[in-house]
Amino acid sequence: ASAHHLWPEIDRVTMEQMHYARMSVEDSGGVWQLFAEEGEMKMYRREEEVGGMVIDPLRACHVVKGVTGHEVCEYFFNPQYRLEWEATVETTTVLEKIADDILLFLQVHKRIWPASQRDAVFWSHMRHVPDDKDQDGPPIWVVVNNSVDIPDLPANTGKCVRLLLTVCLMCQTFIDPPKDGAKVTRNDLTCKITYCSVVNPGGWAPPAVLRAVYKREYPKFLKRFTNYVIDQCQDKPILF
Ligand SMILES: CCCCCc1ccc(-c2ccc(S(=O)(=O)CCO)cc2)cc1[C@H]1C[C@H]1c1ccccn1
Repeated sequence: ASAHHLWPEIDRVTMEQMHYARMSVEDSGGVWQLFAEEGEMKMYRREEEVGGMVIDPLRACHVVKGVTGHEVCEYFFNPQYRLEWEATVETTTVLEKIADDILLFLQVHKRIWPASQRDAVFWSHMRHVPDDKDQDGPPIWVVVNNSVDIPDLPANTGKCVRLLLTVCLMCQTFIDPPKDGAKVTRNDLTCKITYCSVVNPGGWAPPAVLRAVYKREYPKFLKRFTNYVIDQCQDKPILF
């Protein structure tokens, strides 16, 4: 992957997003506005506009029992599962396999009335790093999706408005050691998920419409995805 012309950007943005996601876990106060809460899932946003367009950064924290961060990131990254949990995606295409853990996607999203349909071109990178808070514990797994301009697919030529996104799904895994050295089972697993996203909708959309869509779609999206992973993993061996 290091030979690919996008590698320097992919490496830099991935580390930046991981740092941002980890910092945001701490700063639960201040600027973030809690806008949705369902059980263990808490969703925050900041109201920001660029050029009159809503690009509210979003941060979600969720705690899921019975899966590892590796499993959550695998089901998020791997295109073969995408349409099973992504309800707002019409088509997803891998344009290039940059490496085993780096894919270039073209994604066409379902039209959300009254706005025009969106598409997105982004690289997706899955990576794990040691958890510096628990060196000999499970590593932190992360998937970063980041929009990229590719000449072969110029924006806004077809029916879709090209949206820009930067997304980071970061997962920390906690294992409650079972009594007297018994085998670790899924009941001993807890996965702490931090999902950060900034979506620039591309063309103009009424701020009130966008914020209503975000408020409705993001909680649904994260709940559906995490329930899908729990369901897929429950009768499979644990992937640490
Ligand atoms: C007028 C609406 C314009 C923007 C609509 C839109 C498009 C894509 C996305 C989006 C794009 C990527 C990701 S992901 O996490 O990288 C996974 C890969 O699919 C996630 C969400 C978001 C939204 C915003 C609605 C909001 C919304 C939120 C969760 C689901 C659907 N829609």
